[in-house]
Amino acid sequence: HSNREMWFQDLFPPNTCPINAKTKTFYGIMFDAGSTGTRIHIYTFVQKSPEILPELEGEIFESVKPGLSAYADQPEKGAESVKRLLDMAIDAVPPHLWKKTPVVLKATAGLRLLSEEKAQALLSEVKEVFEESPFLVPEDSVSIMDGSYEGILAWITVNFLTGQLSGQNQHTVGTLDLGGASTQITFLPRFEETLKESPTDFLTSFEMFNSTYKLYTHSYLGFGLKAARLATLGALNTEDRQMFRSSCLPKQLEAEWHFGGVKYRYGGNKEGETGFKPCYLEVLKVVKGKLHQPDEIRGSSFYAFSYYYDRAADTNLIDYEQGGVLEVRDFERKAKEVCDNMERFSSASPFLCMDLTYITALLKEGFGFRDNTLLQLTKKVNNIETSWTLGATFHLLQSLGITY
Ligand SMILES: O=c1ccn([C@@H]2O[C@H](COP(=O)(O)OP(=O)(O)O)[C@@H](O)[C@H]2O)c(=O)[nH]1
Ligand SMILES: [Ca+2]
Repeated sequence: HSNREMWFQDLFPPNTCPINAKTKTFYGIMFDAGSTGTRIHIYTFVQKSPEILPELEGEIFESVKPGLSAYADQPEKGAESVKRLLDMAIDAVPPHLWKKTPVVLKATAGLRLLSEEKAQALLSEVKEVFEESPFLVPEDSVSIMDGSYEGILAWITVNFLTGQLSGQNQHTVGTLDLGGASTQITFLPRFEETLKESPTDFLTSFEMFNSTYKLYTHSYLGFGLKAARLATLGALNTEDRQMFRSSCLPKQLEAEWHFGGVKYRYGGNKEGETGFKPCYLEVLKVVKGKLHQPDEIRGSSFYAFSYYYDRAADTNLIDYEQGGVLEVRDFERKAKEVCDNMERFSSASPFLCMDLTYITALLKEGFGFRDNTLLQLTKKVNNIETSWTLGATFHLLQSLGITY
């Protein structure tokens, strides 16, 4: 429907268009360069009159794998993957609006983990692709995003989409994002204690829609699901390229895995133990005592997405399309079921047991959630992806003076 207004404009001269003569449509393009994939979000906004805030009308979303960091040694190829996605925007945005439509790419943990030099090479190749496009390229349009923004912007997205940032009764919800290489937790503290007891760099003030929010947020680099696999295997931060074995993997398994441009060999405990118990002990070493545990979250409910959603959907804990509400203990129950019956789940990913066990340990021992803490698993609200990219687009439009 991006062409709807155009269609009228062709039939009627600008000021005589019968429906919403002053309706203005505009676009914002935000790239999410994640550790496991690159995604484009093309947002459409409609301003019905100059006095009121524009409305978010829709989103076009597409993604490619692998992520930019997999092209650490071939930055031009990485930029090509971005270009293919950007070509979609050429089709989606009407030509007369190209010059007014900003395009921005923000990279997350995958690029944070690369050397400065390799990351910069990728970013500058992408910048070139943007410069060659017909879109508006703001200053600083291609960058690595600060981890605290990643959490804040996702929190803005979820609370905007659920209607918590407008009107009087704002009951904001906390958000949990589990990426490939990092994980974020963000919420609006209600207790003075939380403000007092949190490390200062976990608290950030953020202005949006004429309100200031003082949020608790932190991004744990290396605690994303795939980074946690490597940590569990003992393969993180080592030059060693031996075979890494784990009780969380099927006994007979021996395989290879590429992550962040590095090849790893891994396998099961051929002779030793496998199953939930030994696996949980292995995974515990990765999370125990490594994360800050704010008291006030223990009983409150959170929105959870990304790999929390994917693994819950993979194991039928939730419906893949609808999402659903779970308790923390549901992940533990499913982890036991999968880890103690690995043969039965062998057609799924060999990492399913390890992933579910890690999610369980991260929630319970990492963040300190209770067994009965409620998690609202959500991929989309009103057909818009629950991703930090929408919050980032609001922020972008605000800074460009386009709106908000
Ligand atoms: O628009 C998006 C972007 C990512 N993801 C999920 O995020 C996880 C991957 O994380 P990512 O590659 O972004 O890693 P990060 O850089 O955040 O660590 C996977 O579960 C994806 O399904 C998603 O559901 N929607
Ligand atoms: Ca992400």
